[in-house]
Amino acid sequence: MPSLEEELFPSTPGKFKIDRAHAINRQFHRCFASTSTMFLWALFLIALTASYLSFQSFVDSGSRYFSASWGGIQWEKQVRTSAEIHRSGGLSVLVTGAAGFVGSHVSLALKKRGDGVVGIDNFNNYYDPSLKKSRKVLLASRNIFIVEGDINDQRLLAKLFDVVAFTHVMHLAAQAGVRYAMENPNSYIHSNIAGLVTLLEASKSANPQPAIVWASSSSVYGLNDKVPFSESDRTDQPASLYAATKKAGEEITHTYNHIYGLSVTGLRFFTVYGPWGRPDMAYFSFTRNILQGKPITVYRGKNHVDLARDFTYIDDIVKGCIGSLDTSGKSTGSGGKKKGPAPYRIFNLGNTSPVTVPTLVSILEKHLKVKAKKIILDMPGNGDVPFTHANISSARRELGYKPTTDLQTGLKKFVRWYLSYYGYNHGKPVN
Ligand SMILES: O=C(O)[C@H]1O[C@H](OP(=O)(O)OP(=O)(O)OC[C@H]2O[C@@H](n3ccc(=O)[nH]c3=O)[C@H](O)[C@@H]2O)[C@H](O)[C@@H](O)[C@@H]1O
Repeated sequence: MPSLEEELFPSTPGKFKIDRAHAINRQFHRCFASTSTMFLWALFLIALTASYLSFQSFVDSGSRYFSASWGGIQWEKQVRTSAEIHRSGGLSVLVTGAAGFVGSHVSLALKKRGDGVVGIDNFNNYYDPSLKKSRKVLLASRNIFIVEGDINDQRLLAKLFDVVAFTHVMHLAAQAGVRYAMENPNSYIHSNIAGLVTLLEASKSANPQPAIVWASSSSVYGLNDKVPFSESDRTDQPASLYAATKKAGEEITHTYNHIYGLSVTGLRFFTVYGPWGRPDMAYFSFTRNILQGKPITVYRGKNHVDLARDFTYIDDIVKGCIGSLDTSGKSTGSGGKKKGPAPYRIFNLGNTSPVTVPTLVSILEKHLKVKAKKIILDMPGNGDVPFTHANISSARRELGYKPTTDLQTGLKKFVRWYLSYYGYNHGKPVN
């Protein structure tokens, strides 16, 4: 006697006996003989499909809920441990964009001096997320926990403020890059506007309210031609959507300062570079292309004038960020209500010595010992500005900010890191 399994799945194709098949056929005919029986069957099948589909959607939403990358006792313990302060008078800082370039450096520096640090980062793929993961590993080795999540996630932010009474928020999560704004404008709105507002909402409702230090940009000076750029100069002529969202951020943070008593410090960074930097920036992509023997495009301005930037080394920027946290002053509100005026500050963090892009290239050539294949092009109308130059007297006076690394020295350190991280053949197929 054949087993049930053998009957349903005969081991040899074609073994299914023809007479048995006829018998089954007759049974089916009997079943569907009348139209009413067929109608009932159809109804039954529709009901079955509908209940299957609703069960699937229940399972889907359930699994989305249960597979959220945050929450739970273990997660809360990691957050609390990471936020622990190990020096007297230390800070407890929520660093957004902690797996980013500036965020990872600031987090390490804070942790090193004994402050508590919790990171949050959405690990998006604007540039190679594996670099962000490597930064995360580096931070984890110093006991800094980065929560994987988006600053637009209201519930996550509320939870973080519930678990830790952060004294400060160092807000560095943003959609960066000047020219990419033409390709993906909405990502700038998502991170630099909507994300910022969600973060400020969570901060103003937190009890105690943290002080906010956040990254604006030198790009807010837009098409200004008075140099050096001072904080009191006009900032109403942005040249890119990126710059416009940073300028909007300055206005938005002002309203939260005014209405809710949040202490706010906005930092206008000037083209920050260095080890563990951003692959989308010129110094980084030039290095990659030069090493791979690929051409680089060097833009030049009107009347063939070279473009120039006030390139600022990462360690100097970190000092400016920490100086801002230390001097921020307290937020005055609680439970979403203002109790009195709170500080609202804006500082340039630049190097005060602009360098042209062709000079940047020749410094890289020297450090890499490889000649670049340059393609010189007129600057396209894609959001770029011809030059930047920071006046840093306010930051010097109030934060003790004093940049000490020139471009030669800073790029040498960057190249050393680049070669140790990627090797000489980065991106080149190995034979
Ligand atoms: O500090 C700032 O305000 C801004 O600095 C950089 O923006 P940018 O100065 O444009 O930096 P890069 O993209 O590295 O460009 C530097 C210079 O190289 C030039 N460049 C860039 C790319 C390229 O292929 N060729 C080229 O000549 C640009 O025109 C620019 O003059 C950052 O990307 C922004 O996120 C930041 O806010």
